Amino acid sequence: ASLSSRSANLSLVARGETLRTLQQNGLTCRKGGQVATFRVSADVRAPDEIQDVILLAGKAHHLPDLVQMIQHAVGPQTCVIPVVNGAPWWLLPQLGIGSKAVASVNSILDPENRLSALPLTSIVGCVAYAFARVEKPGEVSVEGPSRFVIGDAVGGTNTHARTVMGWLGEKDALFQISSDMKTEVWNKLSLNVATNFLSVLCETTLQELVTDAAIRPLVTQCLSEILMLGQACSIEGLFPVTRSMEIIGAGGTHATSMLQDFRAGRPLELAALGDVITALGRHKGVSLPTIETLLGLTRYASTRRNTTHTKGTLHVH
Ligand SMILES: NC(=O)C1=CN([C@@H]2O[C@H](COP(=O)(O)OP(=O)(O)OC[C@H]3O[C@@H](n4cnc5c(N)ncnc54)[C@H](OP(=O)(O)O)[C@@H]3O)[C@@H](O)[C@H]2O)C=CC1
Ligand SMILES: CC(C)(CO)C(=O)C(=O)O
Repeated sequence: ASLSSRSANLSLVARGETLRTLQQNGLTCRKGGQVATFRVSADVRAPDEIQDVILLAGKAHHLPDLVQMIQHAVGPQTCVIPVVNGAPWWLLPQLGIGSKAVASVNSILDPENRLSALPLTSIVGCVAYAFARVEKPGEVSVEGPSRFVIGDAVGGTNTHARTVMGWLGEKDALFQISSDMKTEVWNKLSLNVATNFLSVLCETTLQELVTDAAIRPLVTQCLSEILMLGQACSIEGLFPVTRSMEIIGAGGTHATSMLQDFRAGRPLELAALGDVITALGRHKGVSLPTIETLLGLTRYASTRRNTTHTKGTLHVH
């Protein structure tokens, strides 16, 4: 919605009920008590013309399918920006684990290797700090300020990221450029690993996670483990645990995106936030007992969510 007010020719890719609503009624956004509806062009796939910038805003497990909807619109100069949580596929070759391990960890995120259709030189990495939720198809609410940190996935010159800033502008400081995306991704990943599983298991808010006497030590332990793994991957400038705890607490009464998905019966981002991390831990020889336990319990809860007990019989939907 914010982008549609800029001088860009904007198209959205969507499916099902969301697509129908966008085409018929436009995109409705709620922010700070204000409601605005934007007329947008929407279809099941990207326009045939080569695009300047493509934002891939979906859950990590949506990316391989989403790429198929847009790859025909990627030209030599196109900047593709995956706006996703978790350890992204483009970061794996930068973690010092060797090419065999990269391929093996990558297969967790992208079993059919579809993301390799995007040249790494076209990728602008993005770390999202936002509290947004889909209220119903075609209707999104955003709470508080949002911030998106971007930087070229490879090359280190941020040539593409600067081009993107030229297109998206610096209005509202919505987008910021970083010259160290490895650190940016890992710092955000740490917050997600330390809170998303627990938010589902305890069905609670970010603030509660860092104030409750029983849960706080688990958050701290997850942060220490992911910090150790980041250091083992030679990532510098990572937040100390105390700083991450402050950031989590500042999240207040918000429900994490994983808790929202859990409540809505949608698949959880367990691969990008969990399986990839435990696999990296094994490759680096870093033990992650708390993260592994919480990941296992969250997977159990998400499987069990789809079951009901009636008269002693277990029904699996
Ligand atoms: N929400 C937030 O506040 C934050 C989110 N993030 C991260 O950002 C990323 C995006 O999250 P978010 O926007 O909340 O995700 P949502 O699940 O709310 O939205 C993803 C959208 O992508 C659509 N989609 C998925 N696959 C396809 C496809 N093949 N074709 C067309 N549409 C498709 C889904 O459609 P459908 O509804 O039909 O499934 C859905 O509307 C995630 O990694 C999340 O963890 C990070 C920070 C904050
Ligand atoms: C850190 C947090 C909670 C908000 O940006 C998030 O990324 C999520 O909801 O998954």
